[in-house]
Amino acid sequence: MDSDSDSDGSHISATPPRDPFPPPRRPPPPPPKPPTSSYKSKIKPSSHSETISKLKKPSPKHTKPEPPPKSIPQTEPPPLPSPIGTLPFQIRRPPNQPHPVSTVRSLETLPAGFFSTHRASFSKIQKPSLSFEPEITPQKTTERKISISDFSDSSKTSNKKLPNLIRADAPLPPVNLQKRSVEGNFVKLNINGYKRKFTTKGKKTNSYSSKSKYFKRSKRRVKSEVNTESICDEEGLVAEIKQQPKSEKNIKFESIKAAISAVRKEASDENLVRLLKAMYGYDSFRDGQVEAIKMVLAGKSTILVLPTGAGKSLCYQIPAVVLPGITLVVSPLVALMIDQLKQLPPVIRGGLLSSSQGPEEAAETQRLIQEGSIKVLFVSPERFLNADFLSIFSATTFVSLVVVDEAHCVSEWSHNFRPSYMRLRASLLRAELNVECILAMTATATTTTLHSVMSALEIPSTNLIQKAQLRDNLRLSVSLSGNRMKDMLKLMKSSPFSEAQSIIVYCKFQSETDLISRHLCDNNISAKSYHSGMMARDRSRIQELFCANKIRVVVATVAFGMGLDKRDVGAVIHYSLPESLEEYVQEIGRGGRDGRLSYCHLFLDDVTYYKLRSLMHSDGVDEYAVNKFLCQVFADDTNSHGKVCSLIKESASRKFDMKEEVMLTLLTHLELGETQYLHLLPQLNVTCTLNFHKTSPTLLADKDTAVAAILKKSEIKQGQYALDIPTVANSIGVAPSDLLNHLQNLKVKGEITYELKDPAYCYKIVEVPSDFCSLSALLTRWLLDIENCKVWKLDTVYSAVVFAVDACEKAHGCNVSQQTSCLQQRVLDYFKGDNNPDVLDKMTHNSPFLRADIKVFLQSNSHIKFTPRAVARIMHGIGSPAYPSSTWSKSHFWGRYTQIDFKAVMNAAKAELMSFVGKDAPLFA
Ligand SMILES: Nc1ncnc2c1ncn2[C@@H]1O[C@H](COP(=O)(O)OP(=O)(O)OP(=O)(O)O)[C@@H](O)[C@H]1O
Repeated sequence: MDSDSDSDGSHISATPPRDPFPPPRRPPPPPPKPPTSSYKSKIKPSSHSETISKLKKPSPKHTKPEPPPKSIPQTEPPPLPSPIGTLPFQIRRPPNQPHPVSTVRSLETLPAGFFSTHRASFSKIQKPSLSFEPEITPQKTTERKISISDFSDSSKTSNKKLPNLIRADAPLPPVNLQKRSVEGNFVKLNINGYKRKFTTKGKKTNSYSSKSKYFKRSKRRVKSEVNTESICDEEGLVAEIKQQPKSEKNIKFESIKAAISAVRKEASDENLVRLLKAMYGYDSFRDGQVEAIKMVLAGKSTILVLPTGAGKSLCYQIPAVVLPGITLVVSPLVALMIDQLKQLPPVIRGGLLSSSQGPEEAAETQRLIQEGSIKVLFVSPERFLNADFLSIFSATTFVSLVVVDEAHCVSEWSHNFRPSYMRLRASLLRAELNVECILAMTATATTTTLHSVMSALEIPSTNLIQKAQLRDNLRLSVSLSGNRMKDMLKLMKSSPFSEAQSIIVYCKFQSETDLISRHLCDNNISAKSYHSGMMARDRSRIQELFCANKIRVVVATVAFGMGLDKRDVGAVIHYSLPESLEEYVQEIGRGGRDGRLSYCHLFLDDVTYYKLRSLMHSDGVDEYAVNKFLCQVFADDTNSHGKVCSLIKESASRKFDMKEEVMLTLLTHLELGETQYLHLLPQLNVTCTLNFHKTSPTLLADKDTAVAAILKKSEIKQGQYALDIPTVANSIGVAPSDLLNHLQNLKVKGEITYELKDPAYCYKIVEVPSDFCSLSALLTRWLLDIENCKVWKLDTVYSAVVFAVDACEKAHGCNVSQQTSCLQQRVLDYFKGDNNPDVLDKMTHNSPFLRADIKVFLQSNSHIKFTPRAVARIMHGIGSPAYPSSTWSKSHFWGRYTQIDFKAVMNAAKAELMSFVGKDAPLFA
């Protein structure tokens, strides 16, 4: 999985919201409720030997479908989160470092609303528009000159070399040891050398010779990296200490080994500090680290909640060298895995397996695992679908520890839920890997999220190690802005931002990143954009240039930064409002990782809030659609147990008007919920077009069962055989992946050529639901809870920011540079789950024009069928698979009602559709 979760702004309407009425109060937070699902035992796909024999014995099956009844959706808010106590995270001010004081010099002037002491009310910035035409012109705002001297003094201190503020009693380690070798461990060569390394087919690659080849290459590339040698031991540890005499290297390796055996004998504080010093050169542990390491070494599953940059990685790296087996680290993004692999200390050999690798790369890594050369293995959660992967582990190649990095992704109540993370259940990990100890790590989890992660991973509440989720060296500030581009330029040209060595600017939409970076370049600030729409190669190039201080500013979407450990990021600017406080904390957490002050400024504007508010509804589904989806998943068939089926992503997504990610969420729930209805298989391209070359098809079919089945089950289109892989696989009782392997063999023999298309979710049916209606009601309610939770998270971050620009000044007399403590308190309260203040609801719930506009819209599109949700999405300017923005953004009504609550628009649309088509007529396609 190489997915990034930034969104492309192209589908968002430029139409400004209209008709903002004074914001009413909203009922307390939503309500996220912990999931009730539990993981059930799995069916393992057939082994390879079984497959070979099955390919010779066809056993076709055919059954008829039966459509289930339909029902009406119901909604109910999830319950409130319950609090868990947290320990404060101490960041000490170094001696001689002055407190930031408010006035030293006045440098720049800024427009009104920017650090203003007379802040305009939010709604005043946005003029209500009653026009039916989209307004694309930028909003106007009055400019007022004000001083931003508040920041200037502290900036002076920020450029000085300071001790590590994360823990003042832990001084910065010696530079040569602390600076991680980018090319440091063996597996790095897998990343950089994959292509060349695996071209020699069939030749068994020796890890050490590969390594020397790699170093030859890297020597050419990086001149400074000379004299690189390595020492390896029988346990898979490797010492590569660059630019040091051999004797020193031996001494270091020996001292690490001695420290490891001391910890194995007794995991005392003293022995652990000795190992820390030997491996990393650090003198002491930071808050929370030693507790976590001790818990893991004692075999206790643990959840570790430390702020960004607090040093969570070390908490699995040290156990990894002490424990006998492999440490498996599950990460949500390939880019993150690569970064983490690069950051492993030279003594640890790492490896990586992800769905974005080719089969040869994966096979080579698997071989290295089996020969015991890999100590820490990074995997994507999708790996757990792969029977080949699970079969690597045995009595000799065993897993000692599973680390779930970014563990909040396990919970649907987090800001970054990944359906594939649902697979990470303690019961599954135990069943498949025979592993007892799990370490879950996150920097951004609310109490509700923590509860659901702990329940999925079966971590007792006594094993929670939690420190406050914000570092004190981040200076937080926010301002309203009517012209963010102009205000940001002014900000960057004034102290302390003008002095920051490296800056990250976060935007919401890909299109914005290019626009802003160009604007900065035009103004002599070296900047590059970064988003998930770019080629992976370009992205890593930009990250490298940024880390090497060759680019000063990276203008990025959320895709940049997770795991980024550049120590001297002096400022993080939010050009757009983040979607949640978790996202905000994660992004500002890229700043000040060297412990120095880092300045984090957020620009608040109306338009972004409304766009994001609309986007929060882009994953929503209706019960009737879920019902239709279930009918297709179970092939309308009551007698299909054991049948392998597929769902072509693109066509199904359009048919049910559901995003692919939402379909995967539903399928995963059907596998891991209270009843196991299906077993997910790896995703495949399922439509195959095939040509025979050497032997005639009928002659080949006499010898080959698979070919016989292909002839039976395929259609001939333009001289080619067109077939559905799962259909043919079912007819001969093999797994689709085994049939594909067989086709590949025939291709190698020159018998056939074929092409595959249509990426699909594949699954084996375990049990057909007896009551489709109640199951679709349950699933819809669950998805609706998730949708509500997202809306609540956005409203919460919005409320916190509005509080900082407005209320905190009035209540506490804060000026801009003093916003830090107020904002920090809001964030900490949010994570702790207590004192959550009322969340502002800025949305309007009605408009005198809404029904009339919907009526005109329906009349002018009377040839097309709509659902209330589809109409509401168009009125909110959100594209969906069945109503894409490429078509619908041309509509006069696209994004006209972003200020009216989505549900209110849906209700109005429902009422209009009822009167438009008549009560008895069907509303939906
Ligand atoms: N005890 C320590 N003393 C000094 N530096 C440390 C210590 N532990 C970790 N570090 C350093 O802190 C930096 C951040 O560590 P790491 O990347 O593990 O943070 P993290 O908690 O995983 O952050 P994020 O959640 O943002 O990825 C690294 O450069 C690491 O070497």
